[in-house]
Amino acid sequence: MIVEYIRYRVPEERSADFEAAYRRAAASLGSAPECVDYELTRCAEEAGRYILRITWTSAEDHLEGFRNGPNFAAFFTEIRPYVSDIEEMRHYEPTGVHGQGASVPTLYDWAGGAEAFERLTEVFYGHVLKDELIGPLFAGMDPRHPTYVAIWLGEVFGGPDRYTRERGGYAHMLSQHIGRGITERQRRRWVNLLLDAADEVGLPEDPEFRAAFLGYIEWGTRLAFANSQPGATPVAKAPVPHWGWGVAPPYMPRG
Ligand code: HEM
Repeated sequence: MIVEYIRYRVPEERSADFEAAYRRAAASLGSAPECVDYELTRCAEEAGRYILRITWTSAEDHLEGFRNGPNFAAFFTEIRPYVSDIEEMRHYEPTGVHGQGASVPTLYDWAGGAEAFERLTEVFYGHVLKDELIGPLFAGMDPRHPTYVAIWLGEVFGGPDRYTRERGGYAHMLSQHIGRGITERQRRRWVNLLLDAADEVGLPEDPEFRAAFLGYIEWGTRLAFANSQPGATPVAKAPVPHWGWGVAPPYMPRG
């Protein structure tokens, strides 16, 4: 992935036309498979300054794929009158320094933090141990297993990285599932009992939280299922995954 920045300085009397042209040109970017995303921003301090950011799948995809492809002609027709207003047009590579601020709460905080996940896994494994289908899989489990899974879930949902620091991270979690031959019925029972426990301990019931929570649980259990099959060759090393709100961010009334 590569990020192209184009800095414009457009005389004030042409800036409304400039923005309108880019609104039309955006359709070509939206149809281009080489384009990941784009945004045109206007300087708040000095009228007429703009920065267009376009993330491309690669510089080559931009320069060869997009420029020689079917979307370029319509794009260029719109923006051609502003080419002479460009001050800088370059590709920038990601440095790895990126992240999010705290304006949106994590799923971990929204759920109620460490205690909420502790309560969840305590009640959940209480049910699991009594279950005829999956209880036997956990008959010999470490008594601290519910706590370990709670700190795993906490880290996944944006809480402290305790599973990584204290329990061996992804590699250890993976090693616990390998070779277990989990069946689809067992996987689904695990999901059902966890959702029952979520209701019982009063995890937030808002649609946004539950959609994100269940999204991870579906993903995670399907991976656990796949990784547990005979002959599976899962990725051996990876960070603990981080799960966010996805397409439905938390509902927060303003005011
Ligand atoms: C999102 C899905 C899942 C998550 C987050 C998860 C999490 C974990 C974690 C963190 C461990 C290691 C605990 C430790 O540090 O010792 C573990 C172990 C284990 N998991 Fe899962 N798991 C998932 C799905 C499943 C499913 C679907 C099954 C089977 C139906 C399963 C069966 C087991 C078993 C049997 C162990 C070993 C327990 C022991 O003997 O201590 N897991 N799981």
